[in-house]
Amino acid sequence: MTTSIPDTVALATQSADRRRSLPARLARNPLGVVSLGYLALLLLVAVIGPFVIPHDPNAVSLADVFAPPGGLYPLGTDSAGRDVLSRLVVATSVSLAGAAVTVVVAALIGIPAGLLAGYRGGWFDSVSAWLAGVLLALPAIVVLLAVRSVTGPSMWLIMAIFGVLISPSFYRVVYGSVRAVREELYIDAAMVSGLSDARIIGRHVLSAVRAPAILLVSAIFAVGIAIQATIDFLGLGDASIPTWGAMLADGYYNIFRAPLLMLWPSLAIGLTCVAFTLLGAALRDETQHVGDATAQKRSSWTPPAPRPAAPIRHDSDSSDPAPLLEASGLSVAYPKGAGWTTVVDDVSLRIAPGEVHALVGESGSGKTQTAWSILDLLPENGRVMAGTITFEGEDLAAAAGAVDRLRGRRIGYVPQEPLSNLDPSYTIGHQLTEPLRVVMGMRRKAAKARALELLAQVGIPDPARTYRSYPHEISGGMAQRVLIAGALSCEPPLVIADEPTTALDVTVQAEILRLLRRLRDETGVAILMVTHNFGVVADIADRVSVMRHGSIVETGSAAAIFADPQHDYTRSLFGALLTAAPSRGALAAAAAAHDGEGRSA
Ligand SMILES: Nc1ncnc2c1ncn2[C@@H]1O[C@H](COP(=O)(O)OP(=O)(O)OP(=O)(O)O)[C@@H](O)[C@H]1O
Repeated sequence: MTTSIPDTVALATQSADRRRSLPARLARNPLGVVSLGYLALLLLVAVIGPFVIPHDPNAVSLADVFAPPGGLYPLGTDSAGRDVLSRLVVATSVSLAGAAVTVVVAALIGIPAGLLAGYRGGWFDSVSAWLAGVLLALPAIVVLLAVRSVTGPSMWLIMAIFGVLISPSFYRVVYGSVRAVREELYIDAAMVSGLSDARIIGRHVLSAVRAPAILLVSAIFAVGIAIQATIDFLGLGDASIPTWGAMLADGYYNIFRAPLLMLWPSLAIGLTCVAFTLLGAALRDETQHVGDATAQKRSSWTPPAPRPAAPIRHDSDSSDPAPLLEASGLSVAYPKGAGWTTVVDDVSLRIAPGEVHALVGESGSGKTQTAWSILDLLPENGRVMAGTITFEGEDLAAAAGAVDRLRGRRIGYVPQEPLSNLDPSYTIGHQLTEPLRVVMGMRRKAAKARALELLAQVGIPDPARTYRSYPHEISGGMAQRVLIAGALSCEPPLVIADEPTTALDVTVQAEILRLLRRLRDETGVAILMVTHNFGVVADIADRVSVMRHGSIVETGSAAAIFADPQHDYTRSLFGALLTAAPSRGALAAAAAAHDGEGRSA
């Protein structure tokens, strides 16, 4: 369902923006103009300067020691009578070239390694991640001092080794970008279509890596200049080459006799580092600019046309007592091109206290998006475009942060994949007690007692042992029980369970459904159950809403919908249930058999 309003003016402006090259966009950015202007001037000085300088930068003249600025020496002379201007110009070339060596070495190592590790994974990923960690852990300046003592004062070698030490920065940035883009379906599609790895990397992956890599180049240039200046300032550089760091040291030692000697190299180092940093900021702004412009120029959302027919209702719920949760006319959309794709369209739901309401539909019908919009957990680019959500009479849209306040306190959430929703580094006990202590303000001992009580309540046979266990030590079914315990820990009136049995085998599914039913009966919690399985609906739901293509097509009590499904789609889901899914009887039988085994074990 795509909502896309042609707005030729907006689209024309947007594509013009996109067509403009990065340098052209930088030329329109004030930070970009200032920093690029300065750096262009510096480059000019570095390239042409050494050929037009008035003096030999290393020519010592004892007669002219500490000569003031003016005459033959526009910026004066240093402690050995050498011309400061000539040295400053040559030092500019040396400093830029030294930093360039660092950037090139770091990029040559870090970018291919990040590309390969991110794209292929496997042993290369493990080894390179380990190496990157080791390099980052080494204190760069100490290593460089050690290298200097072994190899002598070779500025180029030291800057190259610094490039190796800083290459993990490129590696990590590129690796992260590649991993993100590697998950995209279009990469899978390119692979399936038979494109070679080199072609996929060249065509799809490099474009994602370009912007962060360019940003890093300017940052590493600045760091390279600072490191080089530090080494020369400490007197560890090559004394035969004029550098900003060596000039700074000379000025520092003679600060009382000729204070101006410090000024020129300080200005050069400071301004150059600032210019590279500002250029990085401008590049960041401009590489994001296209996205921002797209967002600004995107046409406003309008409901998709034609809108689906109103859902078939089996009973009127307007006469029900005050609902616990009421969503009305909810629509969710994602940006797509210049418009929006609507994934939830005009959905209305009412959930009474203590009711199990199943939201059922095939994959991609919008169930999870509906649940996430209620929980305010939509991904960053997803937006609730229309509708209201009221919980316990409070309009959640009206009060900023209302859902944040309710989530985990008044609304519990049971996610789809139990094991991947538990942190492998912490025990189950820690993960259960932390929210009790932080959110509910319980003391450590009380939180532990409550966690053990919850584990017993969700049917875990040895709560104390599970409490001490790490997630890898428990089964998927146990993990799901733990997550249900977590969702119930604050005694919420509503739990939203997103396919809580999908990742589990049939026997465990039946146990979890029985557990949810029992908990509902014992605690009176209402459950919004997101599922694609009508077997689950038959097993647990009081009311059902059938979703298709983002809309609810049929809604009513489970009994009425099972007795008399009206919509063709509902009937087809029943058909699938009868041919594919295990029946409630089968689930119950499997559970009973499992219980029997458990008892006899
Ligand atoms: N981040 C996103 N950007 C754009 N579209 C999205 C995004 N996330 C989900 N969608 C789209 O929203 C639609 C509904 O997805 P949703 O996850 O709600 O389906 P579902 O009914 O819960 O199915 P499943 O059980 O497979 O998760 C799908 O067409 C999906 O492609």
